[in-house]
Amino acid sequence: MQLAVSVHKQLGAFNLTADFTVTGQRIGLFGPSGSGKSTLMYLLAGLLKPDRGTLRLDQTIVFDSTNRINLAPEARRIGVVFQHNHLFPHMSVRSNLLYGWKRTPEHERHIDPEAIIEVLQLGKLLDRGVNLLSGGERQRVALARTVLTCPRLILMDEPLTGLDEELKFQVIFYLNSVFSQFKMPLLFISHSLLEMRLMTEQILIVEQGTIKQQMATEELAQSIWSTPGQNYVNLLHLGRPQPLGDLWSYQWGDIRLILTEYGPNNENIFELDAREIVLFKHHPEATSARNVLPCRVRKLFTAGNRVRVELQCGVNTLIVQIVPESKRELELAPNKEVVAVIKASAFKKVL
Ligand SMILES: Nc1ncnc2c1ncn2[C@@H]1O[C@H](COP(=O)(O)OP(=O)(O)OP(=O)(O)O)[C@@H](O)[C@H]1O
Repeated sequence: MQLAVSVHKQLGAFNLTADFTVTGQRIGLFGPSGSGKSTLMYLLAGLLKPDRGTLRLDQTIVFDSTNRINLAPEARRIGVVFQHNHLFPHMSVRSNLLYGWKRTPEHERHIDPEAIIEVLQLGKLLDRGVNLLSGGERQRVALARTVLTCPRLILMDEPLTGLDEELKFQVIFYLNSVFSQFKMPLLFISHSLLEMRLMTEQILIVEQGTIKQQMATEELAQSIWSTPGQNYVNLLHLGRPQPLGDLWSYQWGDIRLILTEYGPNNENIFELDAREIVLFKHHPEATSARNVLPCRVRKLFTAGNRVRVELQCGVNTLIVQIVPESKRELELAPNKEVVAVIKASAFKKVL
């Protein structure tokens, strides 16, 4: 998907001037409250009209003030999922799902309702009234309803806010299944860096009504580390585990990791706080920690009283955070071999 935006919009004292072109499947809009993220989304969806400029989605010009083009929201084929979705309260889940699908021109209907019902596990809910659904179920229905309109782009404005932590990750799991299975481009707004890392590949940073920067999501996660109070968290994608006594053994690239936690999926995502990894000069003779990984230092960064060490462990990258005294004692430098030691309980399952 390619989105080319060059628009201006004034709302009271607030001015939005967005000028960017982005190409990719999973894009995030990240920025402080009031910076203009939702405004930009409304302009794209056709729910708000720019004062001037152009908006292009792939080959389609959806807005061009000079040439008086302003496609109606339904003609843009851009789906929107909000934080609070307005499902039709008097209709069942099934009728809500099929509402948009029936109104989508037949030649555009490339998604089978049965397939999305299966991916989002909505089968058991189909005959239920939408008022009898939990928050997470409502979000899944709202997402399925939008996906069934077969849009060329889905906009999601903080769709997970208001859900408790467990539900939030459950919905992210479903979202990931939907977006990888149906290959639908996504523009995702959130205040949470973790949500961004789980949902997007690239990020547009919005500040005071302008797009300040465009970067890979992982690059943002790594750069934010130098901000006091922010710590880097490694996200490890691990496959289905094998039992190992009371523990679980996972393949991580060309390395095996031993964890206390079980991940039931074919792909599980675990968090590993960069501060929880201990570095040794040599392989320790004996240790209670279950993971002892030979690694090589790739890069070192110092910020105040913290040192971030980027390690190459087999084919994987691991970020470790230590204090400057440890860096000196270990005589850390690029290319130096080092041993990373991690307890089996240090990994926390996210998805
Ligand atoms: N109709 C309006 N009239 C005047 N000002 C408005 C209007 N709508 C939005 N604004 C202002 O525009 C600015 C940007 O709002 P917007 O909702 O786009 O920000 P946001 O980045 O999405 O914020 P949040 O993360 O809190 O949702 C805010 O200062 C807001 O108060």
